Amino acid sequence: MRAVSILGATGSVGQSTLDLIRRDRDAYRVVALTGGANIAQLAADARELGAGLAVTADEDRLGDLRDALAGSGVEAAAGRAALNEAAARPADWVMSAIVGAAGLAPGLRALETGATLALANKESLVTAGPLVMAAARASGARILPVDSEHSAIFQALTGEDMGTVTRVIITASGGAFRDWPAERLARATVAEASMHPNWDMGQRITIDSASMFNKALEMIEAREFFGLAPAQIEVLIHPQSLIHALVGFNDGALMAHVGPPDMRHAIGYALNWPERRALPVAALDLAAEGVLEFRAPDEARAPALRLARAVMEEGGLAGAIFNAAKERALDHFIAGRIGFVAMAPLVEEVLERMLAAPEARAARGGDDLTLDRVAGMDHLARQCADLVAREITERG
Ligand SMILES: NC(=O)C1=CN([C@@H]2O[C@H](COP(=O)(O)OP(=O)(O)OC[C@H]3O[C@@H](n4cnc5c(N)ncnc54)[C@H](OP(=O)(O)O)[C@@H]3O)[C@@H](O)[C@H]2O)C=CC1
Ligand SMILES: CC(=O)[C@@H](O)[C@H](O)COP(=O)(O)O
Ligand SMILES: [Mn+2]
Repeated sequence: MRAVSILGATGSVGQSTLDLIRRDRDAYRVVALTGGANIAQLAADARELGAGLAVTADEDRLGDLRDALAGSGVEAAAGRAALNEAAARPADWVMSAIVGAAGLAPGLRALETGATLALANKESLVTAGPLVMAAARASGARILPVDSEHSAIFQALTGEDMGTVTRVIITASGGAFRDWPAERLARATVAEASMHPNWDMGQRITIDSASMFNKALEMIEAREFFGLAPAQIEVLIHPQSLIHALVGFNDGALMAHVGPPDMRHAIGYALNWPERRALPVAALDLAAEGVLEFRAPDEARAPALRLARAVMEEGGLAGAIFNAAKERALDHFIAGRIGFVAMAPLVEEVLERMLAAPEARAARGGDDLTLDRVAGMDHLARQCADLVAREITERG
């Protein structure tokens, strides 16, 4: 029986992970489940699966969680330290599916124990890639990518020599506004940005898909996970989201990973690795699909891609600044304080201001990244982003 923990269990990836675990219930012992505001879901899943521990990130909700778990035998806890403690409980396999930079510290704790980390939380590699990879090396833990494109690259690379890889192509659906004229984007609403054409995901990543910030994060994630040079990473618009990534080799071959837009494939691959087992995903009917389309991204409409390249060239703490500014820009958009097209200029302005700071420049190489330095820079970048958002609002 494998001992598993799911960080971010109440979210989209977390629920898909639990769906797979339920289908093979006797094969798993659930060590810990974590969530945030959704106490009813967290408690129901923890009861049903007999979890040892359930943790909410929100300390104010501990009473509700305790009430919901009364008599179940499931331990209840709350807050950041409790999340880290849950992640550090001995387990064979830990799903990292908290959204945002909040997922970094718990993921590192899990890696320190030597557990296999199934990594959906792309922000961990964007904010602190060298630190995360070093933590895995130090304990001998394995990281398995769960982001669909990175799972696709990982699968295409199986048995291949990295020295023969010339390029990696990450596909992008183009998001909710793929077919909108550029001039309409300034009036895009939160509700419109929250509709993904192909994937059913949490609201934040869905809006990031519309702004192409999701793809920007994924470029950095690919660089950190696979050790690629920035120039080897390409983005290709593919509206059907059936090819998730392609890997190019020195003999001209391109290996494409094709599959339905269902995260249970990538999650299940990481759960069963190194084996392949049957998964409850639909078989693709390519004849019925008929046509797979591809086109180059319009970089004028997607400044996030240019910013990602600048962040990769900069290295060090630039990823932490970029991610923090993006997270706050998204908060401000969702709250209606800034428009959709103001997010990228806000992030660019924060990068410019913060990269001029000596603390950011000092960590350029990435070798001396620590969790404290990343957290400190994240905090400053969020403050800077709030200031820039106020300036944007005042300008009107
Ligand atoms: N959804 C998808 O298909 C994919 C997602 N990813 C990545 O996986 C991660 C999760 O995405 P997704 O499942 O869509 O996100 P969701 O918003 O659906 O779920 C996020 C999870 O994190 C919890 N959470 C939110 N804020 C905090 C916090 N500050 N501290 C601790 N826990 C918190 C939520 O709790 P609660 O809901 O109870 O408040 C929930 O359990 C992201 O990094 C995303 O980029 C990558 C590829 C595909
Ligand atoms: C499922 C997954 O991995 C998402 O990151 C997805 O790729 C988002 O779609 P976009 O291609 O629209 O960003
Ligand atoms: Mn993805």
